[in-house]
Amino acid sequence: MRIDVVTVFPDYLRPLELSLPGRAREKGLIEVEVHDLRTWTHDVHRTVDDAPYGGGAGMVMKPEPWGEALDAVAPDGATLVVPTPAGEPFHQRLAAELATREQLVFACGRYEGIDARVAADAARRLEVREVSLGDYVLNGGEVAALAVIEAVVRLLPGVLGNAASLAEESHGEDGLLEYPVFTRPVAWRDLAVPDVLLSGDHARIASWRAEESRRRTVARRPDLLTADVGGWRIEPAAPA
Ligand SMILES: N#Cc1c(-c2ccc3ccn(Cc4cccnc4)c3c2)n[nH]c1N
Repeated sequence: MRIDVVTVFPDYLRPLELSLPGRAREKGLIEVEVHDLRTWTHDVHRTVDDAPYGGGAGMVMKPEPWGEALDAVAPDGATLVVPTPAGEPFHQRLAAELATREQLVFACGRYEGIDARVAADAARRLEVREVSLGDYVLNGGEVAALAVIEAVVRLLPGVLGNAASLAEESHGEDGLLEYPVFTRPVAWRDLAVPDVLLSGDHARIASWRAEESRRRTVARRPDLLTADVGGWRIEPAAPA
């Protein structure tokens, strides 16, 4: 998979050089390139924003630099991911879907957003997915791009050392929240590890974990018990 990110804050994407995405890049499982949107400006001030038509607070990102940037960075048929508060909810099922794509291009906006014609023009030759991390407001798309990239890259074959852990995670196949986890020491600040986990009885342990997942989900995310978006059944991408 190739991932391109276009932003006015390239340094915001430095975490992609670390940990999971960094190791995936070293293994050759993904290619990642971050681009400065101002590369595609042509005025002395390298202008990327202007006042909104119709009035209102803040500034809007101009379409021209974005159009030139996406022409240069996104080949026909690539998937353009546009983080926005107005996007479709990002969740594990969408992460699994994006993990099947050959190239993802992220358009990270700032200010009050990107001129709407940019996504409309891109949709003429790209798959465009406008996504939201959740119902709260960030100052730009970079944090969302980092989250989406991490959620997608970890699903790619060969990236996670222990692929089995994918099967047991929150928002995984069964759509329930993950059970609580414990490790040594067996007693810590007068708090003990549940006896069942020390029993060696794998059937009892599996049953306890399933019940804990259900209990947590009922308490914290009852919506997952009825919604169709918690679980995911799209197979991760086949090896490239
Ligand atoms: N994904 C996602 C997001 C964003 C988000 C993403 C991109 C941009 C580009 C600019 N802003 C600021 C802004 C503020 C208010 C109105 N419109 C835009 C962004 C916020 N906020 N919250 C999320 N879950």
